[in-house]
Amino acid sequence: MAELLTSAQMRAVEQAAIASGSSSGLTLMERAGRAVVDAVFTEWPDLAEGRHRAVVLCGPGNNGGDGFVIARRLAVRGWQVELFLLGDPDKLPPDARRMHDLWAAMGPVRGLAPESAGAGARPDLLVDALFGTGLSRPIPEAAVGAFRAVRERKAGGLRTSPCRVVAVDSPSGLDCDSGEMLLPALPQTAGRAGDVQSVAPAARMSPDVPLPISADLTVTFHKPKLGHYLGHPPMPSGKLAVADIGLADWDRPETLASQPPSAERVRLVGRIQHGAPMPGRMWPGPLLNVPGPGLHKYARGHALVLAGGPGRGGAARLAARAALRVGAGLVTVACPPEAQAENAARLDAIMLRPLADAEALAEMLTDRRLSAVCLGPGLGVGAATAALVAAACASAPRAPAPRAVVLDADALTSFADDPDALFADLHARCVLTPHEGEFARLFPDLAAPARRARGQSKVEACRAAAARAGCTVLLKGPDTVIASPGGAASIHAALYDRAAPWLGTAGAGDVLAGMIAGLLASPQAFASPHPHVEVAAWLHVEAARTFGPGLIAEDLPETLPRVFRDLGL
Ligand SMILES: NC(=O)C1=CN([C@@H]2O[C@H](COP(=O)(O)OP(=O)(O)OC[C@H]3O[C@@H](n4cnc5c(N)ncnc54)[C@H](OP(=O)(O)O)[C@@H]3O)[C@@H](O)[C@H]2O)[C@@H](O)CC1
Ligand SMILES: Nc1ncnc2c1ncn2[C@@H]1O[C@H](COP(=O)(O)OP(=O)(O)O)[C@@H](O)[C@H]1O
Ligand SMILES: [K+]
Repeated sequence: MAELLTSAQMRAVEQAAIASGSSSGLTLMERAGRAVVDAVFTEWPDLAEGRHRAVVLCGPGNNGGDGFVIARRLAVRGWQVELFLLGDPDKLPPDARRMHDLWAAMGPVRGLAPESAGAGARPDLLVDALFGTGLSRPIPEAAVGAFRAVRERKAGGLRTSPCRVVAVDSPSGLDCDSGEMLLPALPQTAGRAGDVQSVAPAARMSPDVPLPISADLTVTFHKPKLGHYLGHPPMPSGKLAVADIGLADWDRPETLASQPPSAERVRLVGRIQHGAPMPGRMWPGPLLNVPGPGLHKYARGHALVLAGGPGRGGAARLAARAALRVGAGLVTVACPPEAQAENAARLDAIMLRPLADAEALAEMLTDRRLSAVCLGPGLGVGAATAALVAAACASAPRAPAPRAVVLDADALTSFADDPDALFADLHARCVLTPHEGEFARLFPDLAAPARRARGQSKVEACRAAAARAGCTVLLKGPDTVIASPGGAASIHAALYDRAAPWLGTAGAGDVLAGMIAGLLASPQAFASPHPHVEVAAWLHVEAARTFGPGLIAEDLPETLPRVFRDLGL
């Protein structure tokens, strides 16, 4: 599984390599610049042939240093290169200063200002080397203005080719830890000139909020950073390429030993395919709930899904169908007696039982074979649901292994007035699956606006929530974050080549809750739900991508068999 790094972790790896004497900062910078040029030619082969025009925007740190390397390497190939520097060359850090001097022997270094950057014919390539992992605050207005001015240049002569934008490490303004764009408020966007605004991922969802800085291609070094995967489309990074600059030997657990525990690495959920496929053994094979030869249905577990009153059972039926399709050997829907006729008419392979109240649930859960419970979808908000949650969680210790409990939707919202009461019920085999709204009801101090104000990322917020709740938390979105007590954290990004916008459809979340319950129902499931929750998030998006446009929630469980076949199972 791939890993994502924070800016501080990346710096620690770089420092370890330099301290070892195996690489100098200058060598790394040269490799970084060369990697960007190579990636540009791979992405746009037409630029690899002939001579073209580039504008390189360099910032005051080492990201700017990479820009000088790129300018030099393009000029050596006969390109016509214009370079603009933000700030004073004498204040550049030593490696960047050295690269500045090498470039200065080949071409001019001009001061960065929108007026000068806007003059001239449209280049074939704009290199954004203004800010990378060292960004610490909203970028200067002049930087945004200059970037825009270059993009708005008119084509010279008969040229009609577009201006492609490559970002070095990150599009400037992107906070590599949180995924937010730290930009000044420009007259076009809002506020008084000089005010700052952070264009947060949620705000970026709106097509009305243009991205003043974005790239067609971003080339990052060694490993992607969290910020590349946190956010909503349109992603400012465009397409993401990761370049090897020879740091792998220095990326060891002890390199990060000096970092705070919260700096534990973040996993990027996804498949890495190499060599001949061994479907049963490769991820996600061992984490699935698949039938073994000669095993009966109980060996795959029995999931119980609680449903709401008459006319409100659809969400639970979706969850139940997903639990069954994902692998639970048996699934039972339990609903209020008055909703039994409705559910009976809609369920076949899924069993049905009446359930009057929390007391009846506690009694039902004395059946130790019920290995997972899913509740919340369509259940209704209020004290009755809160009591069901308490009964579901309290029953866990009596089962042979702690019973998995998946809490979604109304099971979460029922505790909006007293989240601590919920946390008191939870145990380590519980999973909470809130969307941002539900998350805000339980963890107001960690909700999107609060964490943005503090500069805290969705990963940090989800980690803090998991620690407080004492169980695994999956915080939904195109950038789904999963965190567990102890600091384990993962991002499942339905972004870039895994985009699945069709998942934004009613009931998709109910299906996800059911998938998690169906995987955790397996008596072979690990004690920690975390790895199974990762798999559920992946299967959910994989099913959406396999089905494609036109998807509705009902299609997700029905597409799972195809996903499993494609996995080679
Ligand atoms: N790590 C590695 O292994 C490798 C890293 N490499 C490259 O180095 C990059 C990181 O370099 P970096 O640390 O110098 O930071 P960078 O992004 O250039 O910006 C920091 C500079 O900007 C300033 N500054 C910050 N915010 C500001 C603002 N809003 N407005 C104005 N100024 C602001 C800040 O100064 P401050 O005022 O905060 O002291 C500082 O001067 C990385 O992204 C990659 O491209 C590769 O060469 C090789 C391998
Ligand atoms: N644009 C998107 N790209 C990828 N996944 C998305 C997108 N929009 C929503 N999702 C996913 O769809 C699901 C929606 O869940 P939720 O908000 O609970 O909806 P519902 O309550 O209707 O089931 C979540 O898993 C979320 O991550
Ligand atoms: K950059």
